[in-house]
Amino acid sequence: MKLKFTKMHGAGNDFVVIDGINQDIRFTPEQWKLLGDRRFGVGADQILLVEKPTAAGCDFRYRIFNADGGEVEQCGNGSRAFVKFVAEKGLTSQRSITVQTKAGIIAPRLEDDGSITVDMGAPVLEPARVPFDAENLQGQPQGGDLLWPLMLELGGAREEVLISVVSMGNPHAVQVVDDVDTAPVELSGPLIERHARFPNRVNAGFMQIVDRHHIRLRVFERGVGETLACGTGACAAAVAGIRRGLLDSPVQVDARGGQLSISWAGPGQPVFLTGPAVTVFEGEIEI
Ligand SMILES: N[C@H](CCC[C@H](N)C(=O)O)C(=O)O
Repeated sequence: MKLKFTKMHGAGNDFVVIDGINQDIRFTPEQWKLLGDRRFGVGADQILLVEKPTAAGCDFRYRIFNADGGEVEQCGNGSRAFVKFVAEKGLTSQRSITVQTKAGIIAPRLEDDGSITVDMGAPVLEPARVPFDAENLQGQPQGGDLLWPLMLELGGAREEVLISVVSMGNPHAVQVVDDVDTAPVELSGPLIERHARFPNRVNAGFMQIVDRHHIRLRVFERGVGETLACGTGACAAAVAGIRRGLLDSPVQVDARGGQLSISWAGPGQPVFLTGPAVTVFEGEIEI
């Protein structure tokens, strides 16, 4: 089929966005992977599919596919691109929409200054629901959070890292580092992503505390690798830092591709993600 798509990004986390309402989209994982391929396809971190909702009370359904072709539960930067896309395509006249995702309902809102704020829902903090297998591990209390020791095999040597585990609908393992520029993201990111204690794999966050309202963050994303920004990763890092008593809401998150802002009033409360969304170009591809 000749597929129409829009290339977008949110703080450098890039997407192929597809109108699945006016196009009949039934792709295999291999086709999703091809769309994300930076040499043989269009190239993106994730592919976002816009559909009619199947849940009552929602305006749209939002499906997310990583560059490896796997469908996932949530994408924070993608939710901002989503609301900009449906507005630009005339699929809605609303500036605030409710969107059905695999992880539940989110509510992105187009602000007057062009930025977008998304109610990402409440974080899930129980390890078993992240999911993280904490069996036979002794969590180390740090403020209101538990830090879990994760053993990594780094080039024959065994190294223990201390992580917080948070789900924003998708799983995150967040650690504090002294300097994100020298953090071993390329080396330990893949080891954490596929660690046996994460049955669904995990996004690995590396957070540098600048001050109580400001962090720098790099994320090795599940199914992609390091991205220039990760919206749910920024949510998870801010939640972990606030729970540990290291941060106070709101938190400015400096990612390599741009700035995000997170606010969270505490357990059981929704996390709000604010940031940019940019339309880069429109395209067509035979797939
Ligand atoms: N790689 C993530 C999905 C995209 C998350 C990220 N791009 C965001 O903005 O939240 C996962 O497998 O859970």
